[in-house]
Amino acid sequence: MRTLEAFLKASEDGSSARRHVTEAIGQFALAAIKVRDAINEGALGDAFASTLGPSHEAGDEQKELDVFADEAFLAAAKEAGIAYYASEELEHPIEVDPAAEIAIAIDPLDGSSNIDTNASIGTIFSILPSVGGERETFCQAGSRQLAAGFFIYGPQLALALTLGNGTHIFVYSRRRGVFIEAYADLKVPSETREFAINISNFRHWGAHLQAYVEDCLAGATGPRAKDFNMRWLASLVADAYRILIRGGVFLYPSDSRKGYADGRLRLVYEASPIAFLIEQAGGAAINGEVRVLDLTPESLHQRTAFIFGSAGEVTRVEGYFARPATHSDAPSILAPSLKGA
Ligand SMILES: O=P(O)(O)OC[C@H]1O[C@](O)(COP(=O)(O)O)[C@@H](O)[C@@H]1O
Ligand SMILES: [Mg+2]
Ligand SMILES: [Mg+2]
Repeated sequence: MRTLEAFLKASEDGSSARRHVTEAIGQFALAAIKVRDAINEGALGDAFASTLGPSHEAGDEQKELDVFADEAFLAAAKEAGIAYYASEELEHPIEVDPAAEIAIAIDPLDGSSNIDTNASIGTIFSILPSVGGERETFCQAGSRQLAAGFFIYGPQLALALTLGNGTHIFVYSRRRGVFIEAYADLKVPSETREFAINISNFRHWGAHLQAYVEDCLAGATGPRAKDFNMRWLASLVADAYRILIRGGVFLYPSDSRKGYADGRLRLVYEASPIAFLIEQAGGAAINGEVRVLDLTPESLHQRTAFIFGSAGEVTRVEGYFARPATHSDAPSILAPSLKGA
């Protein structure tokens, strides 16, 4: 079985941009081992789950582990020769070497609300070509990414990776001290009976999404004519990993809560890299109407509604968004008062 190192070596194409990309991924793998070691200490180690306050004006509450992971991946990125480093934890990108060919956008610690619950969390990264200034570089559509991936710190430390030629999963072997390819060119099944959504927000959603979820909940006797299972890990990397392995659909929609007009997830360093991985595995990723990889960001920390997973199911969700806003024909389970509204 191939090691990550052998995989990266085999994917060299003679260009210096690709060499910098593979160098960055190699360095990130070392940083991920450090972050995993810190996570493994849990409550025995430093107070990693303690809250520090918002990271910056556009930022969410920051935990100590967010900062630790950010510092570890910034140091790794600097080793690799990059132009800019943009992070969820920093208001503005850091300029490292503007003459370099690649730039990194990163969510150093995804799923922060799970740190002290001993559930899976991760690091999501996007590698873009540097095309001039910081703004031009990070405001490129996701389809311009050179590579994307995420590490998941779960029962296994694993890396889901694409260089634009399929999606591969590498699992870290403690015994051998290296990442080893566990799934080569994996494919997300196009059909599914599993959806992932934070259903506690049902009352805040638009009618299209309520109709979709109600139809799933109606099961075998409803319009979908099959029973569905539901999962919500509140950790994008963990939900994405499950979907890569066995299919499913993930939905973090826009809703009517204050600050959720464009959903919760960030386009540049959460949705775009996950969309790249999912598409490279034969799945689909949209914001409701448009392919996520076609969205051109207007700012680094911009949010987007995000729906991804099994291609057939994503197309079906898209159909609900495209039709006139009526509620499901199925007997209403969650919002009887909305029936016939
Ligand atoms: O708590 P909610 O609203 O269900 O949101 C969960 C989502 O928020 C996130 O935790 C956001 O990521 P961060 O932890 O990096 O802020 C995702 O991992 C997850 O899918
Ligand atoms: Mg995140
Ligand atoms: Mg984060």
